[in-house]
Amino acid sequence: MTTQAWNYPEVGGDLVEIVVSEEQIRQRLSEMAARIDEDYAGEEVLLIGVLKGAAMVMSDLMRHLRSDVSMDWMAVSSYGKGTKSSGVVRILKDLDTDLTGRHVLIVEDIIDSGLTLSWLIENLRSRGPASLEIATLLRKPEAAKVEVDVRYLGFDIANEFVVGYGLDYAERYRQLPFVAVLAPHVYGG
Ligand SMILES: O=P(O)(O)OC[C@H]1O[C@H](OP(=O)(O)OP(=O)(O)O)[C@H](O)[C@@H]1O
Ligand code: HPA
Ligand SMILES: [Mg+2]
Repeated sequence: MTTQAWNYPEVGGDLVEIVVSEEQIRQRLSEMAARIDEDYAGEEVLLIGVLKGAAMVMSDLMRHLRSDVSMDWMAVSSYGKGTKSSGVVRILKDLDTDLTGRHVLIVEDIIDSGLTLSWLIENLRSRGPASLEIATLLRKPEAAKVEVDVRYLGFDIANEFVVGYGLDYAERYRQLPFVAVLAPHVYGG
């Protein structure tokens, strides 16, 4: 068995620095949840998580919510094993739920180029929801190739490849409880 070189909290090795801490994430998600509860008061909300990255955001955000929510998942992939979006979004798993007349809130970990979400918004809009909004923990404004209208935003971050709290590089690092910049030597950058 190999030893992991990224033994946190002493960030080093594969990780350059922590950009959003565990405590910052907790605090911000509870603020976002309070706003969601306010905005959807008296309504049923369908949360749609985008696998796999949004798994942690979904589970931590939804346990703060007091609204009447249900949950479904879609798996799409555009990054594969790299650090750049391929620009081609593929559905790997579709929803189990009919969106007609539903109040839908997409839950994402990150908006980077915006290509995944702009594609997803078009796709879901065509299914006839009563409303369609986005909640994302992270956004990289400098990386935007298309503008995406975000209703609930956690943090704007710099244009660096990050991992942790659901975000991966080649499927690794998702379990970190914080978001950190990945050292370029890991991906040959
Ligand atoms: O704004 P964009 O440039 O499109 O990037 C954002 C998307 O990329 C990542 O997913 P990925 O394709 O890596 O799949 P994963 O969630 O399974 O890691 C991330 O979770 C977002 O869904
Ligand atoms: O910075 C990132 N890290 C991991 N996955 C991602 N998908 C889009 N941007 C990123
Ligand atoms: Mg990924």
